[in-house]
Amino acid sequence: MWKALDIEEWQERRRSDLAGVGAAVAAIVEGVRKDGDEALYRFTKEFDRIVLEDLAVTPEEFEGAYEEVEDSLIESLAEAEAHIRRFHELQRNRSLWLEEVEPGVIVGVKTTPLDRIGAYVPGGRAAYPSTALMTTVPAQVAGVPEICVCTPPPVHPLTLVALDIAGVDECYRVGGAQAIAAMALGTESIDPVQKIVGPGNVYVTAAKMMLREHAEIDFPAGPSEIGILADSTADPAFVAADVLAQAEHDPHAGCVLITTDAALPAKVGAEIKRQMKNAPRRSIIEAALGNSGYVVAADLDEAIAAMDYVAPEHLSIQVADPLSTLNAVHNAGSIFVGPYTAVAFGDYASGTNHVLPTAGFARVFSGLDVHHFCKTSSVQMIDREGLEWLGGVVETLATAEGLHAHAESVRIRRRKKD
Ligand SMILES: NC(=O)c1ccc[n+]([C@@H]2O[C@H](COP(=O)([O-])OP(=O)(O)OC[C@H]3O[C@@H](n4cnc5c(N)ncnc54)[C@H](O)[C@@H]3O)[C@@H](O)[C@H]2O)c1
Ligand SMILES: N[C@H](CO)Cc1c[nH]c[nH+]1
Ligand SMILES: [Zn+2]
Repeated sequence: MWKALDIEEWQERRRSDLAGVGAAVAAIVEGVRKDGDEALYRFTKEFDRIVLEDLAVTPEEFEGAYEEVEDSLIESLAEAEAHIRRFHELQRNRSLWLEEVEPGVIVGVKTTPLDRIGAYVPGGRAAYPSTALMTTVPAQVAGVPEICVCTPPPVHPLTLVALDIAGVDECYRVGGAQAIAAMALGTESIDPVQKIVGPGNVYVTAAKMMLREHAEIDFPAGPSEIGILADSTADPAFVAADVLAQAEHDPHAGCVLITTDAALPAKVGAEIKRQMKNAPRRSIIEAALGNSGYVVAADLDEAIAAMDYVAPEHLSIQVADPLSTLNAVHNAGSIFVGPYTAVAFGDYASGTNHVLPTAGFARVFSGLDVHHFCKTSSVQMIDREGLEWLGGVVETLATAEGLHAHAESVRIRRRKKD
């Protein structure tokens, strides 16, 4: 189960998991395009085995959810929400900045939130109130006025409490590829959104990628992953615990240990065995361990290069000098530095976002943040003085490109007497 890996083969398999569900997802998308709400009821019956009476969660249900949740849970959620909000407020751009770079030439950037976004909150094999916070709080910090949430039924009361704490009240009980299709294409009950964010299983992730021409997406955020860079100073029990934490999400989850210590993998393997004995989600973990294993590298540079190739969703650094290694790595969704920084801190409460690119996409995408919910417009403002300073350059370049009207649009202004 816990075995040496060929890293290239492993990476290839993670991509093909997504491609493997393409045909099934295309059929679901087509169903929603054709039949709207009726298809959402039909697919929910087929895949979630639930006969829905309606799609939208009512205000009474939001209110009633508090009755079903312990006070200590509500307090923990509220604390996590505050930490997530604080971290994301640090990312917020000024809504407008303008700078005079030369006399009469002002340039700047105006940042505008999107009008309506869709947040997918997973809920198949576990409830994810934490993801309700991770997807909606940054959207709110960005200033998005309409936030639409879809999550599979039965919707856990804690998810509703999380949404309520975040200040979101539009929620539909629909999951999987059908939820993504509904938000991208719109149905009788669900208005289409401009952009869909949030993680999910292979069906959800494949649907997001397929529907990009209708709604922009954050990035592929599929089944969870962890990459661990470790040397002989790493505690095998900590490494094993972090592996199991991500493995318990999904049979498609994947965990990779890359180490300079040839003796470490066996110790971690023994710890995994010991710690998973009484794991409540043992069958999911066993399946995920089938997609997991280790690589022994000749030295730390080789280990870091291999991890950069993997570009894991979560990177845990458990080596003697973790800050130097932090400096050296390039590709990871979120980085957990040092032995005490369990990945679970980022999953729930340090405030960083746990919606992160998987399957090697951390090479090109960043994890979810406030900027995903905004667009920017560059701004320039040129007065008479700036016109004289810069006008000649524009006329020269436009003429060289043979674009006479461009040159003339400046010349006409320069000729005008005030
Ligand atoms: N990358 C990230 O940022 C991140 C963050 C949190 C969670 N996750 C991942 O999110 C995922 C959550 O997965 P989940 O399954 O628990 O919930 P989910 O909500 O993603 O998926 C459940 C839905 O899948 C659909 N489905 C199930 N079987 C199907 C089938 N055979 N055909 C078509 N549709 C089917 C159902 O409609 C169901 O509603 C996990 O993989 C977890 O690791 C990733
Ligand atoms: N590890 C997940 C991201 O892959 C996020 C999460 C939510 N709850 C627990 N963990
Ligand atoms: Zn997790």
